[in-house]
Amino acid sequence: MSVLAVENLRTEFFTRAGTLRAVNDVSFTLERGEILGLVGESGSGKTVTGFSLLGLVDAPGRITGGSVKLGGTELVGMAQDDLRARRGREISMIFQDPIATLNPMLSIGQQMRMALEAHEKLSRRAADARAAEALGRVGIPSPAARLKAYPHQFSGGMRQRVAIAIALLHSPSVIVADEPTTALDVSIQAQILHQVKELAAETGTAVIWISHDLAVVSSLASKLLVMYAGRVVEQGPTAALLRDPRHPYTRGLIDSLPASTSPGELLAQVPGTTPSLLALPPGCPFAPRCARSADACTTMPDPTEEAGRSYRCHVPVGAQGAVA
Ligand SMILES: Nc1ncnc2c1ncn2[C@@H]1O[C@H](COP(=O)(O)OP(=O)(O)OP(=O)(O)O)[C@@H](O)[C@H]1O
Repeated sequence: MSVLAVENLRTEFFTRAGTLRAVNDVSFTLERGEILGLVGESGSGKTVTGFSLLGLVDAPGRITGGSVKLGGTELVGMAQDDLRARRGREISMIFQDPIATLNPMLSIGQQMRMALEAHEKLSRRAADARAAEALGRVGIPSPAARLKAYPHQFSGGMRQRVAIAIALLHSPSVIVADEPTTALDVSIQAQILHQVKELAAETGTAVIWISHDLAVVSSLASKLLVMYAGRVVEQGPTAALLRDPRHPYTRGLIDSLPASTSPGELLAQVPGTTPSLLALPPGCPFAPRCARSADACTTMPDPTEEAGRSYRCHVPVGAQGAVA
């Protein structure tokens, strides 16, 4: 059984300007220890998808349809108390800015003890041992001594490692990481990615890694989910999507990677901008930016399944039988 099975998930915000469908008919599964990359431009619905999985969407937003099964248990519609009991223990989230989740007034040890005590009864000594072990696992030197330190005494990269250690404390089955390394410099980012990959393999924790940066997620994730305007437009094994994308938007993201560009050449960009989710064109939301757009694109394409991958496009790139 998949650790997480998401089916036709829909999350909407009911704003004064109208109803905004931030997550629209999103379906995917996640296996034990798997790292899934969720990629797409700003505003495509990645963060709201992450929040929806943890039941963290607040008014004026709410989940209006679909299913999120964690280890076979339905989370959509679950009472807040029950959800709270699962958050942190079975599914947890890491944010871009660890300062937002770490309390500046408490030492790291105190915060880790509190996180442990929220779900388990254990002595202070046992809690400290668990906390130090968790810090050690994410590559923090002298972890037992560092328990006494406060968040400001850590560098940005170390703070993010602490946040990852806290998220891993209960060995949850799923961690949702929302751009956790975006603010860090490239070498620190690479170290953290490497460590997360090792931890996922060791502990069996599955990870959903959210990023706007295809280069980052594709170095980490074995499976990719490409989002555009609230929808998953393409998903499948990372290698297959990079080598042979079907959706023109995925193709555009690949073409704008630095590795696809010669030195001195300007980075290509997907032309145009993300549409407002309040005023989506009828049919395929990418059509106004798409060089392959055709008459058929005025209707929303259903997902086409193909050997372990799927995409929503009437005029896919390079698919058998399609216009090349
Ligand atoms: N509290 C809210 N009220 C109204 N609309 C919201 C709210 N939160 C998010 N949205 C809208 O939902 C859509 C998806 O936003 P989301 O943050 O998930 O995008 P994203 O892909 O994560 O982008 P980014 O990389 O910029 O975080 C956006 O149009 C956003 O304006």
